[in-house]
Formats: sequence, structure tokens, C-alpha cells
Amino acid sequence: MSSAALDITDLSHQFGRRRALDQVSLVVPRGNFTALLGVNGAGKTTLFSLITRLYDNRSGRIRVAGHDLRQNPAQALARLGVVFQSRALDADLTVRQNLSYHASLHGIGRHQAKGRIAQVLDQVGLSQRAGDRITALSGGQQRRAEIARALIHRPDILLLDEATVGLDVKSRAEVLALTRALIADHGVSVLWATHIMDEIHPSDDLVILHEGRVLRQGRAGDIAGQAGLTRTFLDLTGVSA
Ligand SMILES: Nc1ncnc2c1ncn2[C@@H]1O[C@H](COP(=O)(O)OP(=O)(O)OP(=O)(O)O)[C@@H](O)[C@H]1O
Repeated sequence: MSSAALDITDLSHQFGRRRALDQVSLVVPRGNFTALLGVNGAGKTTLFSLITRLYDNRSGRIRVAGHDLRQNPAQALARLGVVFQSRALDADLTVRQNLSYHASLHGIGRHQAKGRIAQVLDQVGLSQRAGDRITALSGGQQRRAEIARALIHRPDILLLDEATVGLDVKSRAEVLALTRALIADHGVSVLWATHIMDEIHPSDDLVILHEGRVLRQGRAGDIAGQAGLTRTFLDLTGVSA
């Protein structure tokens, strides 16, 4: 059994004749922040769609917390929390109503859900806003509510697809900081898809995805080397600054 939070081997995906992912292999170790760095069209969302079974993976293998996604989908998906680019919460419901609904989708009973909701709201710093509608929250608070939703069933690994897009600098920093705190305080593993290089610390694990292929994987500081991450990324991908 794999000890990694997420272990992907030789994963490919085509849209018609367009190859969106080409033999992708990557590992997210337990209790780690792994950044998945790629420009628009690199294949990040396609990868997330395969991991969450929105698309069927016909090639390669995906394991979540040791569970093979094709052989044991229920166990694998139960270990996974996902924050997609698009909103998953109902804007007209309160934060608490949204979380209750998602708790019930995960088969969490009413009594247990109450405690879980209090806990995840505390984790994302929204305890005071439980009774507010989603529409009454700022953009950054809405992202934090989305993260609370993704945590309600206590996943081993959290996938976040461009979680800071559209946020101002302060909210971006808050969302990133709380995500990092989840690792330190609760042992959650994180796969953080982004195109923003200054969100990545030298000590993070880094996967560079470009045109559907993994170009580099390792400690971000080692990949960046003397040249720095931006220069290295531009040289590797051929993308112009
Ligand atoms: N439903 C689809 N049908 C056809 N092609 C698609 C579809 N979804 C994605 N693609 C193509 O697959 C490739 C990877 O797209 P994907 O959305 O996974 O990239 P991304 O890194 O998530 O980019 P972005 O951040 O812009 O969403 C692109 O060439 C894209 O045009």
C-alpha cells in the first residue's frame, strides 16, 4: 500500500485528438504542501477532474491515501477534499446551511455534523459568520467557506484549483496561510494548483506541469536553484515573461 496522500502513475487524457495529459506521474507525500505550477492550459483542471472522477481515467493509476481510485472509488473519494475554481456553495443559503447539506451528502449524521461544522468554521476563521448567507461574505471569506466545505468529511488530502484567483493581495495571503496551517495543525496534505510563483516557498514540494507533461518534480528551492523559480520556469517551458 502506498504511504503517499496521492500517488499518480502514467496518467494520460485526451479530448478528441487533443492530448491534455501525457503520462503524468506525481506524488503528494503525507502532511506536505505540494504546488502544481502551470500556465493556463497546462492540464491542471483536467488532472483534478480525473482525480475526482468527473472524468474516467482509462489509462494510468490514481491512488488516494493508498486506495486505488478505479478499484475502490468510494474509499478513495472519501479521503479527498476538493476546492474547484467554480463555486460549490449555494449563494442564497447561509454558511451553516451549506455545510449541513454537504455533511449529509457525506453521510454524516445531524448530531455529528453540528460538531464538525463548528470545527471546520474554526479552522477557516469563519465561526462568527455561520449564520450569514454566502452572498454576504467577501470573496476571500467565500473561498474560506469553500475550504470549510471541502474539509467537512475530514479528508486526508485537499486539492485546491487556483484557490486565490480573483482575490486581493490580503485575501490571497489569508487563504494561503490558512491552507498551510491545515497541514501544520491538522496533518492534511495539500495539492495546490496555481500559476502564481510567489505562492510557492522554497521548502514546498513542486510539480511543474506544462502542455500536459510533468517537466520537474522535487523541492521547489532545488528546482529554482541559483536562477530563481521564475527564470527556471520560463526556461523550462519556453513561455515568455
Ligand atoms: N472539455 C474540454 N474539451 C476539449 N479540450 C479541453 C477540455 N477541457 C480542457 N481542454 C484542453 O485541455 C488542455 C488542458 O486544459 P486544462 O483546463 O486542464 O488546463 P489548466 O491548466 O487547468 O488551465 P486553466 O487554469 O486555464 O483552467 C487545454 O489544451 C484545453 O484546451
